[in-house]
Amino acid sequence: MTASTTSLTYRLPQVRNLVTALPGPESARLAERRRSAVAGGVGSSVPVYAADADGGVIVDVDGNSLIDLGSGIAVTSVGASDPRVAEAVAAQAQHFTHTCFMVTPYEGYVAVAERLNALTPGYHDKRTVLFNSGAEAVENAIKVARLATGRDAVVAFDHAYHGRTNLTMALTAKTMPYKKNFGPFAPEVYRMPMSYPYRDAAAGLDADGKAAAARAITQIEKQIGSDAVAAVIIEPIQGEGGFIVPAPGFLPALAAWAKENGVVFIADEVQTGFARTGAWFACEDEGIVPDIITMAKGIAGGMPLSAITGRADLLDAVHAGGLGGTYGGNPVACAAALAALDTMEDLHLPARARAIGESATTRLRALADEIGVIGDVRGRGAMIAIELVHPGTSEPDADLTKAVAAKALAAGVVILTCGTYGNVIRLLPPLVIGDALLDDALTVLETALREAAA
Ligand SMILES: Cc1ncc(COP(=O)(O)O)c(CNCCCC(=O)O)c1O
Repeated sequence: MTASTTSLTYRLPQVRNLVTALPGPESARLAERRRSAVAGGVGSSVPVYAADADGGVIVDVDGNSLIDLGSGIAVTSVGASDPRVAEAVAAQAQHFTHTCFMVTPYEGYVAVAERLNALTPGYHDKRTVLFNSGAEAVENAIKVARLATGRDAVVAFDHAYHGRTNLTMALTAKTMPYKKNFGPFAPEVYRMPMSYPYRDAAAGLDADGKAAAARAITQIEKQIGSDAVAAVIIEPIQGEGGFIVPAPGFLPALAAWAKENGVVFIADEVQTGFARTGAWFACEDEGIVPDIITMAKGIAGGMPLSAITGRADLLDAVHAGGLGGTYGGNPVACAAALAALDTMEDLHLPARARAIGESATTRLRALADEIGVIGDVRGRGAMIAIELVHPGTSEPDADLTKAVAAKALAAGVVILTCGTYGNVIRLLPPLVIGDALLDDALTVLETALREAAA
């Protein structure tokens, strides 16, 4: 454990404590109201309604205190009510909540851009643009790449996830639930084979990173032509697709090829960014310096903010007014981001993420030796995955995965799943979670895995 969490204080008791069955009566009443108010297409993986949250816990409307291993999908790394963030939000809102940076600009936006230019990989001249969602950041990164190169084609990868807008759906691999019946999708998007070491090995493919990159590059050159490619976009660790960590060498080989061929290398760090993987950005692990990096989720302590930061020559190639949007870089979200970044720095959260990861993977790998349903334990920092399979095979077991998450929830631990095959348990705890609470949550997870596998 890093010293930082021993000095952490919390507003809510950091305990797992169930006082009703889940969902409790108040959540049930809210679910009833929701049915006649909210479109059925919006899903929720947990049937309880939040009333409060702090550190590593979510308290629901019936008073149940649950351990949060999801961070609202990798967002609340500093917790869902970090006092510094809450104070910054309140202070900003008392002055102005919005003027539109494209109309009357304000310092907060510039200050966030300066922080991101300094924090992101590479010491080159950079520029930043702020938006609201990860998909919006991805859309604009592609816009910049196409304008700056004069090329149309964009390369994405198997198992990729980049968002739910039309272009980002085209970039996203999995059809259900993200794409089915929402087409037609944007043209000039091409999908290439990913480095997925666990499944590559199971399929008898060379799981070596350089070999996997060579497979993808050959396919790009034969099917598209390198001179037609505006950008390659990739998540350094794929998130929704299953927390897929490409084999060492894969990303550097792709980045080198992109550089040699005038292709913009876009690292989509919406889920991996801001200390989540044990470094400020996942690209750092293999020394990748992306031409453009997309960011969101952990950036602002839960407030909606996203960003693209990239080479100044690329971003400044865009004509005045070519980038923007009404709410992009909202001042309250910018104030939250500056506070959240201060908290991440002061609490040394990249180091904390590494400590969380070491603790979790050690325990889960030991369990994998004990029960035959764990095909792979992988990830980096506090972005950990358990891929569940039928014993003695690499056949995905999505039903078992659902059962484990349900058992964990029934015991008071919120766990998310993911994966192209729906067979990945993913751990994304708040980076401010204390060791005792994390230990309790892992014990619940281990019990759920043993019971479900029995
Ligand atoms: C790498 C990567 N790029 C882009 C995005 C999109 O970010 P938005 O803020 O959800 O638009 C994500 C969002 N991932 C969670 C999506 C959850 C869901 O919608 O079911 C991501 O992980």
